[in-house]
Formats: sequence, C-alpha cells, structure tokens
Amino acid sequence: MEMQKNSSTLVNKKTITSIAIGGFDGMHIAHQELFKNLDENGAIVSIESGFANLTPKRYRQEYSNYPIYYYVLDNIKHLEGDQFIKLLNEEFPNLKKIVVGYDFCFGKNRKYCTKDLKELFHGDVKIIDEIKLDDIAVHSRVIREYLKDGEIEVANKLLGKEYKIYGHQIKGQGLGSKSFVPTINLKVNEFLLPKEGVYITKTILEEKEYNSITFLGHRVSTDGSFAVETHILNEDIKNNNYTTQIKFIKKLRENLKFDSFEKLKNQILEDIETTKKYFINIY
Ligand SMILES: Cc1cc2nc3c(=O)[nH]c(=O)nc-3n(C[C@H](O)[C@H](O)[C@H](O)COP(=O)(O)O)c2cc1C
Ligand SMILES: Nc1ncnc2c1ncn2[C@@H]1O[C@H](COP(=O)(O)OP(=O)(O)O)[C@@H](O)[C@H]1O
Repeated sequence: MEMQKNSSTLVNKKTITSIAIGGFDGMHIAHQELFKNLDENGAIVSIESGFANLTPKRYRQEYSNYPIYYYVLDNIKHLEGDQFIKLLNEEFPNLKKIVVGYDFCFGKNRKYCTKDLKELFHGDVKIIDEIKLDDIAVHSRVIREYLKDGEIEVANKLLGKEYKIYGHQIKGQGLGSKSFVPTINLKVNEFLLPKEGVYITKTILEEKEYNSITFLGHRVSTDGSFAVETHILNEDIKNNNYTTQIKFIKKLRENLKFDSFEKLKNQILEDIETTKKYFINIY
C-alpha cells in the first residue's frame, strides 16, 4: 500500500516500521518490487555512493510516495554488521521489517549479506529474489549500458518509465532559428546522457509536456561542440529560463556529419516528419 507522504523531512522517523535498503539509482522496476513489500509506514533508506546518475539524489523522491532517507556510503561503510543494525534501530526506533534484494551486502568490506541481516536483525527480513525482465537482470548498471548504447526502449522497460533528465537552458550557437529549426539548448549535469544521436522525446517546460525531437552529441557538421538541444513540435515556444526536463522515448538515428547546411537541414526536416508520424500513430 502506498502512502501520500512524500518528503522525508516531514515524516517523523519514529513512525517508520519498515524500510527498504539500497542505492536505488534509477528507481527501476526491481526497486519498485522491493517497495511493494513495505507497509503503510514504510520508508526508503538510500545509501549514497556519489555515483548515481539515473536518478541523482535530489530527483529520486519523485518516483515513490514513500519518504526517502539518505545516508552517505563513506560514513557507514566501515561499520561491522551489528553496528549497522544498531544504527538502523536507533534511527528508526519502531522498525519491524527490513526489505532488501538477494544481492544486498553491507558493512566493512561488504562482508555482511542477506544471511547476516537475518541473523542480526530481530524482526522480519524480506529478501526479494532476482528480478528479471525478458531474461535481462534489472540493475542500474545494466540500464546504464543500454542508455549508452542508445537502446532507450529496453532501458525504459527496465526503468518502468521513460528515462528523464533535467537540464537548464543555455544559449546555443544562434544558428538554429536562422538556418535550421529553433531549439532549446541545455546544459545537463549529474545525469547520464544516452548515446549521441537523434531521439524522439517529450520535453517538459513549467510542468507542461510537449512532443519533441532531441539532438544530443557533438555538432560535427557545424562547430563540433557538444550540445543537447530539443525542438518542440508544432509550437512556438518563447525561450525561457526554466528548468527543462527531457523524456527519451526512441532513438531515430546516429549523429552524422553533413557536408553542407542544406543537407543537414533536409535531414532535420525529415527527422521531424518521422517524429510527428510517430506521435500521430501512438495517440
Ligand atoms: C533534429 C536535429 C537533428 C540534428 N542532427 C545533427 C547531426 O546529425 N549532426 C550534426 O552535426 N548536428 C545535428 N544537429 C545539430 C545542428 O547542427 C544544430 O541544431 C545547429 O548547429 C544549430 O545549433 P544552435 O541551436 O546552437 O544554433 C541536429 C539538430 C536537430 C534539432
Ligand atoms: N534485479 C533485482 N532483483 C531483486 N532485488 C534487486 C534487484 N536489483 C536491486 N535489488 C535490490 O534493491 C536494493 C537496491 O539495490 P541497488 O544495488 O541500489 O540496485 P542496482 O542493482 O540496480 O544498482 C538492494 O536491496 C538490492 O538487493
């Protein structure tokens, strides 16, 4: 059962009776399976390695109604097994249940695993068997590899949602509106970017979602610089300064070098037509 609380800062830790523990980068379908085993006073204990780039820390709460409490791995990784459990019992004095996956290990040199957790914690310990989808093991590292290969549709299936990044708007070369099509240029920090290429996407501006096409990569046909730029279909958008979100849906093609602006422009117009057709056919 899910609850409506959604900010850990507002939830008293004393009310928490069950927790799921892990890194939770991606908040993918296997993570969501763990959360299904929490009770209505459940919480997520997220251990921060500093390497999360699918759902970096401040973007993670959006994918669960359970409050998330963050712990820095470097601060707890030296603990012996009993010390780790002691910490959890102190943090959550009414803790009755812990949910982890089959591969969960913790403490000094990661030498404590699920068997030790069962022995050390006096309460209910629920271990979730490995979750796979179409024979693919669901793990954040696996999802990262699909994204790096541009295999968005597989990545999205494993994520259980469309992969989404946040960026802030920056100035482009100023060529787009003049020579090609207008685009919003983005600077993206923290998030893993999919493989260079052209993608069917949705772009969210001020909570409104638009169909879009996004180019991501080195502008090998113009100035060679790296860019993330999104063109919103069928709309005349005034460039603003709001945080922009991009949801990736499908890769259209690789990043290509064109020997004239004319050829690049024709290709871009063709990409836009393909994208429009895609959206017409799915609605
Ligand atoms: C749909 C789309 C596809 C693109 N494909 C390529 C490409 O294959 N190769 C390339 O070098 N640049 C590509 N670009 C980037 C253009 O070079 C870029 O839009 C142009 O340089 C204008 O940049 P500006 O917005 O910074 O002015 C693409 C842009 C869009 C919108
Ligand atoms: N495919 C899976 N099946 C079952 N449990 C999983 C799976 N992936 C992760 N978990 C569990 O979810 C929690 C978070 O794991 P984490 O290591 O952050 O995920 P990932 O393996 O995706 O990086 C851990 O308790 C882990 O054992």
